Amino acid sequence: MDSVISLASVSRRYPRGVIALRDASLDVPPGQFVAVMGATGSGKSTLLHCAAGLDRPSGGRVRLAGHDITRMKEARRTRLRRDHAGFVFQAYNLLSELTVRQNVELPVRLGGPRNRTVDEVLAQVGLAGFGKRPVGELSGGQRQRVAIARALVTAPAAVFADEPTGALDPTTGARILALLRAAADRDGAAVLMVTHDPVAAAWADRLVLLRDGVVAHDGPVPDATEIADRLRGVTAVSA
Ligand SMILES: Nc1ncnc2c1ncn2[C@@H]1O[C@H](COP(=O)(O)OP(=O)(O)OP(=O)(O)O)[C@@H](O)[C@H]1O
Repeated sequence: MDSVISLASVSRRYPRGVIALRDASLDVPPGQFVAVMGATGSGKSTLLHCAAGLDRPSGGRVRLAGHDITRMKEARRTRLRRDHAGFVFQAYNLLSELTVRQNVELPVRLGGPRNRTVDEVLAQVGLAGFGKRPVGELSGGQRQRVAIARALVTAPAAVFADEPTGALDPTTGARILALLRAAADRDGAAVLMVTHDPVAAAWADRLVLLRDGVVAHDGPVPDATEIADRLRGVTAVSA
């Protein structure tokens, strides 16, 4: 089956000569959960932003859900993201004065496809009955589950997560990772997650390690201890 997320020789240069990503290639098929790790500044967020169409590469080609978004105009890219991508970021990006239901419905109100009902996705993340609660009253873990429900309401082909468990305790974090795992296994989404945490990465199928903007490793996920060892390897070389 065709990849949902596809980067071919992607590079990203910032002004003043910083090369955040060099010749990075990555193809993620439906139902695969990929963890991206690497030292601070190694290019993880840049890779995720380029893959999701939030940033434009300086070179190479990016496809999302079968569409070449490399040079697509911003308005079309926005529509494509809305229709095919879900986002779960560390800072939740929820509107705290709105209710849980209003937050989850947001992508649909902005014109995204109503592929699943709000009740269905709230039940999936364990928040059935929370619809009327203002998001501002919820705990961090509950907010992140609202963010996941919002990401899944359009049944996106791709889910992008940037440090989704960074602000959570291990037990709450595990619950979030199980939901991302289910998005791949149950819903068939391609999931791309940036994390610093080897325990979080161990939930994925595949591990990509970045070193100075280069893909230094791409393979099946070993256990958390071996991930930590490999990470020390790439971090030590770049330090
Ligand atoms: N808007 C920007 N302008 C200039 N340089 C940038 C910009 N964004 C990122 N960079 C640089 O690009 C490199 C990669 O940054 P990126 O945020 O992708 O790394 P990261 O691995 O996600 O880091 P972290 O783990 O700290 O979030 C860094 O050297 C960073 O300073």
